[in-house]
Amino acid sequence: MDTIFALATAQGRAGVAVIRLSGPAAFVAAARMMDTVPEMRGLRALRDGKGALFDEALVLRFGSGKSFTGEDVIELHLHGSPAVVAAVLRHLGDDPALRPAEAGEFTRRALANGRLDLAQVEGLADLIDAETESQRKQALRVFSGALGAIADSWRKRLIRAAALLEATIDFVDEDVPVDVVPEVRDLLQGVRREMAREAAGVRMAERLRDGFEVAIIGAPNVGKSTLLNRLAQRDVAITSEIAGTTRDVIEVRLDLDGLPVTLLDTAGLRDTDDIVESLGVARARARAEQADLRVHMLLDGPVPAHDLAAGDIYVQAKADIKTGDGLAVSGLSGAGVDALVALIADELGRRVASVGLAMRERHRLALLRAVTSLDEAGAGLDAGHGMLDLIAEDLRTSIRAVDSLVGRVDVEQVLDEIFSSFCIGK
Ligand SMILES: Nc1nc2c(c(=O)[nH]1)N(C=O)[C@@H](CNc1ccc(C(=O)N[C@@H](CCC(=O)O)C(=O)O)cc1)CN2
Ligand SMILES: Nc1nc2c(ncn2[C@@H]2O[C@H](COP(=O)(O)OP(=O)(O)OP(=O)(O)O)[C@@H](O)[C@H]2O)c(=O)[nH]1
Ligand SMILES: [Mg+2]
Repeated sequence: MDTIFALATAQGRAGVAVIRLSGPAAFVAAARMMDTVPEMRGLRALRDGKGALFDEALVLRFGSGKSFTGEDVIELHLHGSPAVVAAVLRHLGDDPALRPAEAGEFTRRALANGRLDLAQVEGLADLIDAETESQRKQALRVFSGALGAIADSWRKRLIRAAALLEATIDFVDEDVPVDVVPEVRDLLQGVRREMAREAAGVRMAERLRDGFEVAIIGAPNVGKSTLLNRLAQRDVAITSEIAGTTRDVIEVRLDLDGLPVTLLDTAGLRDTDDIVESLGVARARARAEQADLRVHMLLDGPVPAHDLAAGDIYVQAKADIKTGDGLAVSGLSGAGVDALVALIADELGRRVASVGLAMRERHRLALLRAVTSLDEAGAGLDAGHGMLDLIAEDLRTSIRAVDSLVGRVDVEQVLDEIFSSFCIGK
């Protein structure tokens, strides 16, 4: 096994920077920089082969089986100077016993050594990417092993169902001691219901991970860009009294009450002979249609009731100079903006509530495979043809799909995809 090293903290100037080494040669490689194998924790002078000082570092040693990776690990907590980090990394790179880590390689070793299961690895990736509270909380649930726990429960119940059937098979042509079918049916239905609920939550879980899109749309000049700037609390979009100012879709990422939101400002919707503007209008319509929510800004005329199920919110624009019914908003004065934010956060929060523990398309596909096999097993039970061995085989197929959720089977093929999104040093 190679011994790998990488900067574990972000690039650039910082208070402290951590370089991590993991693998069988970690201790001796560290010892070469400080003359002795380091103790568990100590402040040490790090030197090159000629005795020139790199830095005074806090050095931590973790024995194998007692580290993040499950291997021997050394952490060098350096002064966070780009020059110090570069000098130490160059020195480590010159050590033939070491090589730089690939993206996600530390975590990959943690997985290989059973320190984490596959779902936890995905949760860890989401945790590192989390930018808002809702993302952090959700990622932490998965990282803590909650998906593995529910998969365990499904596996146990399906194994029990299969065992009941197998026991019956052994009694073929004899008196079956009890009719196991009702219990098997109960087990399958319960598991199926939970799996289907998890699978149904994946679409929303992906929105929670990647961010919700909220599009501001309406006629030219109603104040869309002014509202965007107010919500972003900075001057992102050009505003002017000329109708048709915004052409491209302008995106701003926001933390809206802990929810990740990409706000879209769009070209004012109208028929126009201006070719560039009409291209902008087409883009506006297309992006708004795809968005999770649309804030329709209306200047004159009736303001319809919100249709939250369809994702449509309607507001009276320029509420400082215009009156109308419905939610009155002014990007210029700020009136009604808090109420609009609350409405958006409320609706998105309601949607997030449907998110379970399955977070990815990979999970959804595994769950669908598992559910399909359960349905086949259920159909076999309904048919009552007594081909219990076929039904038991369906259950085993379902169990294999459950196992693939946490990486007990089919690991290799998903690993590269998962780890390619990790940063070096994780
Ligand atoms: N400095 C540092 N902080 C970090 C990490 C790290 O690798 N280094 N982590 C990286 O993601 C997270 C913590 N993950 C870790 C998980 C297990 C062990 C570990 O060595 N566990 C031993 C007990 C060690 C002890 O108590 O002294 C064990 O489980 O036996 C260390 C870090 C967050 N903070
Ligand atoms: N009184 C008042 N004026 C506003 C308000 N919002 C925007 N305006 C003014 O209305 C004009 C148009 O504002 P924009 O934000 O550029 O409008 P828009 O909807 O983005 O326009 P297009 O990009 O052309 O579609 C500017 O002169 C703004 O200062 C508002 O709430 N009240
Ligand atoms: Mg605009």
